[in-house]
Amino acid sequence: MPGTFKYTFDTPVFKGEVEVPVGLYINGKFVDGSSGTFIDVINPTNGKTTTRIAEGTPKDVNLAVAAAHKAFDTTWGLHANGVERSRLLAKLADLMETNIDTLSALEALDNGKTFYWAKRGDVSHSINCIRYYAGWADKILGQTIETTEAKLVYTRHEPAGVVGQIIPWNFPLQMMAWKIGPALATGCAVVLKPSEFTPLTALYMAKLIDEAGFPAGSFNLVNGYGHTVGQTIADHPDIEKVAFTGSTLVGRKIMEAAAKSNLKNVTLELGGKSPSIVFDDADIDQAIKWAAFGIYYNHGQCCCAGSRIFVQETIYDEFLKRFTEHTKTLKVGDPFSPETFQGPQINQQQYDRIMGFIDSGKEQGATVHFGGNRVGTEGYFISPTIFTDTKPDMRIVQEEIFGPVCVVIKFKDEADIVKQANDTVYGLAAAVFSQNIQRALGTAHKIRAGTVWVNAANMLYPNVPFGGYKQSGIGRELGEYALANYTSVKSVQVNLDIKM
Ligand SMILES: NC(=O)c1ccc[n+]([C@@H]2O[C@H](COP(=O)([O-])OP(=O)(O)OC[C@H]3O[C@@H](n4cnc5c(N)ncnc54)[C@H](O)[C@@H]3O)[C@@H](O)[C@H]2O)c1
Repeated sequence: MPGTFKYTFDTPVFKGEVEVPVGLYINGKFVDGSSGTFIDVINPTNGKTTTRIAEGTPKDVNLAVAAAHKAFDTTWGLHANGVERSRLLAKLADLMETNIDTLSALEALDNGKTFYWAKRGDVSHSINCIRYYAGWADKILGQTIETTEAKLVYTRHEPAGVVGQIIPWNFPLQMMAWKIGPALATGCAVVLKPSEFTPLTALYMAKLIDEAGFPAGSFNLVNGYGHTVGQTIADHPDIEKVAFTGSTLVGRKIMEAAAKSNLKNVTLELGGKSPSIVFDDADIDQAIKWAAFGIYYNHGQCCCAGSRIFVQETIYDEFLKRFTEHTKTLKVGDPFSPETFQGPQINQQQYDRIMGFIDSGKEQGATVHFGGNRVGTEGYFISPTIFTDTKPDMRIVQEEIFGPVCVVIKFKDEADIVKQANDTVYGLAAAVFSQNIQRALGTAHKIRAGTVWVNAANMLYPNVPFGGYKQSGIGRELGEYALANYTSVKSVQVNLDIKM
């Protein structure tokens, strides 16, 4: 029997003991990994090992896929009706709500995000997401279609089958909820791989899924590294669909593996380089706060981070001055301190990557207007950072940094900003700030991105679709749109009186 990880939180915002299983969850049981090897889970505030979890291998993926198929063919899939799936998901949402502080504390410990935002953002949103898809489970409807001949034709939206789901470390619980919510609502059986950097909330969720009473094999979790467990999922001949959130680089590998194996269906949620656009008629106080939230929320580790801030030239100097003053007030530090806005970056690799981008900005001639330095002496803390004097082809303007680093750039008018904003291979999100509705919406419609916020940033809702244009991804998650990722449409044609 695999062990558990026990941790006592004694923080200003949460006190209590938490116990998390550290094995794999296959066929309704927590089990050891077949290799007997482990992965260290590192605390990003100090670089020390928090605990270690069982490392899954391709063999464990095969076991999980077999268990998922068995469930799909006997107790889940077409064998569990929508009312039952809805009841189980609603129960899971209730269990998550009962454990909201525990999940928030684990998320903060594992990822370094603040307890405050973990609870208000990640965990609350995840509960709402699971509850939202509980509502859909008994409303998966087909159509009846009239034809030219006397037939009864109808469609059935059947569960896609066994699905593989691979998720990143920046929003560990939310990404899990976005994936398993629609998959379990439609009756798919799941094999999920959390990020090797942040497995703790997914493991705790496996415990809650077990407690909710989902049939054995309907949900399976295999911890592990991307190039082993992740790649085996993408390559697997018996997985019907793979849903991936992560970097564009790995997204390409997933698609290639899907094409080379069994042509499995693919959904990709990838990177971004989203613009925040501030027109001269914006409510400037609000635009400053939202644009800062757009880039610095979750330490800049958001796929939709507003990392390119474009300001109309007539208000550029005033905006920059006040945006910088606001940036200085954002406290970087302990995720469990109530005053903290920004915790550490996830790991040494990301820390080095971000500092590398800051160096490249300097080398290519941009000005570090604020920040650009490490905060403290241990862990992976980086100051919120503002670059000015950039050129369109600089790496810090074109590439996803995935840290608290923005570029503030001037624009002239509507035509200029549409051109500059769309000058990117990505197209995940954008924010437009203006009090002139024609100007705001006119611009919003011309931006090539899956989400455009008007006078806001980084707001997501379970019933609103999310996903990318261009190299930011394929398909949509959340909302009714996500159901299409997990259903196969079958048309049934009944001959009423056509004679051969
Ligand atoms: N569009 C979105 O909705 C969204 C949301 C969150 C994060 N992201 C993106 O995710 C990235 C950051 O996350 P990350 O560093 O964890 O990304 P990553 O691509 O390195 O890893 C994501 C997941 O894929 C796995 N993986 C790695 N190599 C693999 C392979 N060869 N085959 C299969 N799986 C593999 C990892 O283990 C992890 O679980 C950023 O680029 C960010 O923009 C996108």
